[in-house]
Amino acid sequence: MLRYVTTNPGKVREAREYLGDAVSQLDFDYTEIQAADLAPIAARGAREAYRHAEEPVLVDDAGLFVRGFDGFPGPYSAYAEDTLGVEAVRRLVDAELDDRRAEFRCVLAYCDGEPFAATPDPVDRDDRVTAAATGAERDDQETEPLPVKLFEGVVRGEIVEARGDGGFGYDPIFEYDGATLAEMDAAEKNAISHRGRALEKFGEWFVERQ
Ligand SMILES: O=c1[nH]c(=O)c2ncn([C@@H]3O[C@H](COP(=O)(O)OP(=O)(O)OP(=O)(O)O)[C@@H](O)[C@H]3O)c2[nH]1
Repeated sequence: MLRYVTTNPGKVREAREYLGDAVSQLDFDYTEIQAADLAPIAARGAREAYRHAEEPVLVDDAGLFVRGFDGFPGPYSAYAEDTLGVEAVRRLVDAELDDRRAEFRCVLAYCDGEPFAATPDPVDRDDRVTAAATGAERDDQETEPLPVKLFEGVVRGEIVEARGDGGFGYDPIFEYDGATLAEMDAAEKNAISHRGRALEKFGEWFVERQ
């Protein structure tokens, strides 16, 4: 069984839509380090979660990166949602920016305690992610680093007035191709979303690994 590590049921719903019953939620609040990128946060979280669960884990770290704010709230998206709220983030964009472009990013970090093949993975073409995926970056939890494999997905859109009541988080204020993510059902959102794209890469790779 693959454990999808998150406290957010919305993420699990979307993962199960894609991966089916092969995944179940592990409601584990791993330590989120401070970093400008999602990848090191997810990688460290996957190592901590694997040590905790002792079974294969998939950590999902996501964020909304507003172009005109140099990527803010980015890795701090959950904090901004909890403190300011989604509507205040939208008003901030409205008040401060002419450029409403933003992107959602999702990094999935997989760890099962086993090393990965050293050959370049044809599915995972993002150089930065592939470099991090070797597990060569410092593991601050133990002297022997646990290998972690990373998969990234991105969707580019715009911040708009809230519409729709599906999804979760910033979905109502993020528009892609004329519709907000909250106006899409789970399958429609997965087809274009940051999480869906990362899940697709992971799914193709995971089938080969089994
Ligand atoms: O509109 C959205 N559509 C999405 O598809 C989406 N995915 C994540 N988010 C938001 O971005 C932050 C992630 O923070 P995050 O990765 O730390 O997750 P989290 O704190 O919700 O749970 P956990 O997985 O850490 O336990 C939180 O504010 C989430 O609401 C999304 N918002």
